[in-house]
Amino acid sequence: MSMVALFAAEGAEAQALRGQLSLQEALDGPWVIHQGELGRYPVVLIETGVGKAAAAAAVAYAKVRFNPSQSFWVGVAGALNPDLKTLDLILAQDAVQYDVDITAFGRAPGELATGERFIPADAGLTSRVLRTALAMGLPIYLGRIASADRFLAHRSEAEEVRRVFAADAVEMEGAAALWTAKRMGMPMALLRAITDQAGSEAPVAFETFLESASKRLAGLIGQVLST
Ligand SMILES: C[C@H]1O[C@@H](n2cnc3c(N)ncnc32)[C@H](O)[C@@H]1O
Repeated sequence: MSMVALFAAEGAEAQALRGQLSLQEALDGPWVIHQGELGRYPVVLIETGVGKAAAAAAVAYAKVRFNPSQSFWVGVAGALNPDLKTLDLILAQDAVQYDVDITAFGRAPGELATGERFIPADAGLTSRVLRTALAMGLPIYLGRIASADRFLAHRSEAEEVRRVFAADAVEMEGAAALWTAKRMGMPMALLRAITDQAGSEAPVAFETFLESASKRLAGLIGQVLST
């Protein structure tokens, strides 16, 4: 059976996913990597570290080293859409690097030099995650994720990101991960659980809900790979 890659930025997110792996073994490499089995698949789990550069580098490394035929980026996020509540799941239809700014040359905010702006997730994997979550009765939304090298903890800025990009949630890796995966021909879905509302409460809420959000994400991914 073909290899599946799972990516998570933080220790808590990766730890919850590790709880799903059987026959696991730590591998050497420039990231914390565990190999094991999950459901019907051989799996590699890469703890990438936080931020867009770490995300992009880890995705490229994993593609070259393991050549996975499918991949899932899993983690937590702040809500921009007021309909999203704590621990709700947000599945990316697409994602944008909202801190990319070459508007001085007449480009749209978030538009890359390549002309790409809203980077699509893999449609097949995305609908598989959506179907499984709905069958499990989990609260899940399909939408747009905005990523930047910044922990967003100001409500006015959060509203601005929502206004400019029509994004539903904010985090620090997804758009860079999807862009790299797409460029390298590796199908990827991007799944997040809400820990905070990207306002002044965000640092405390993030700490409070990181573990429960990570467990919900890991449970869903376990089910996706088992059905
Ligand atoms: C802080 C870690 O959690 C995610 N994350 C969770 N909440 C937010 C927020 N409000 N702003 C930015 N990133 C967030 C990021 O992706 C990063 O990995």
